[in-house]
Amino acid sequence: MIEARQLTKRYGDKTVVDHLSFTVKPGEVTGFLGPNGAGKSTTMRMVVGLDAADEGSVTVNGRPYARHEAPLHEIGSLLEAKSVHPGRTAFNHLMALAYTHGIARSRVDEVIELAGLASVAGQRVGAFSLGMGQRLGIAAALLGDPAIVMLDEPVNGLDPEGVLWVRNLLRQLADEGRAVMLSSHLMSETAQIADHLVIIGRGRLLADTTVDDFISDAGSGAVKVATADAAGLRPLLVGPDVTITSSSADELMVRGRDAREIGAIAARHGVALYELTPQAVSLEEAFMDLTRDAVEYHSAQAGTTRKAA
Ligand SMILES: Nc1ncnc2c1ncn2[C@@H]1O[C@H](COP(=O)(O)OP(=O)(O)OP(=O)(O)O)[C@@H](O)[C@H]1O
Repeated sequence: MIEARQLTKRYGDKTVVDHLSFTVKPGEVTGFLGPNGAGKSTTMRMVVGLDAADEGSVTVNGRPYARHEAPLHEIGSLLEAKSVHPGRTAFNHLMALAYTHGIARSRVDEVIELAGLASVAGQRVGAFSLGMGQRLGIAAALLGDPAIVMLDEPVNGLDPEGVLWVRNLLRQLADEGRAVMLSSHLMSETAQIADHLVIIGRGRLLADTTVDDFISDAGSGAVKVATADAAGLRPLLVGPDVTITSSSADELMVRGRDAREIGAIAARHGVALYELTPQAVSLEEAFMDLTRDAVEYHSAQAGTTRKAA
């Protein structure tokens, strides 16, 4: 378990992590989301003691990281995939880490196999592609068979097969009862992997929710209805807090009634429906809505890609 309480980091007069509290629980994949510069990497660096907090605290299995005698067995992390000695082979890099914790060579072989690196284990890491570097970083994170796995942008640079591999691996690790935390700035990708979401912007907590709740809240609440008798159906659907718009003679967009209600009303009055479709807002749009005010680095088009709900 990772527990952050009022965690705060300042660089000069800029507060990059601002009284952030969240918990990463065993048996779950927690997606840690935020736009560029939101403070995700800084938070993760504080979890493993690479940056010191200015206020608040973060514990790993109940203690600050530095208080663990064999931290690789508590938490495995992938922070900077390229922070590896380029002259070392993948095997030697993992062996060097293994020596620090008395981990057996057989475990090194195991994680090399698990990460799909067997054919390149003897190659120098300096020649690795970004995707191979990510795989090596994940192998290193798993070396100590830790109860917590924390990965910063693990699918960055991976091909589709690699993305699927990470997705399945993280699911498996969580199903084994481990606490898994991964950061990303891609909502839709994270929603496919995670159970829980911690969303931040400008270092502050914006949402702490389940993926299921985030998805259902992202629904626009409108239902598209296609029928041959739009003019006849329209007055039947009217009610308090119901708004109905129409873009063509046989189509209605209804807000304030769900699809089931609309279907039942139409059936009661013998109106045939061709289509009854709840309208979803894309997850990426819902994420952009949530983080819009907290985005530090706007692109020229930011804010213009949102479809009318
Ligand atoms: N060592 C440092 N000195 C000064 N400012 C820093 C330092 N490290 C990070 N920052 C600033 O802190 C803020 C948060 O950075 P951080 O890398 O944690 O964000 P992030 O959410 O991981 O972003 P990204 O998705 O782009 O990786 C940024 O504004 C960054 O410029």
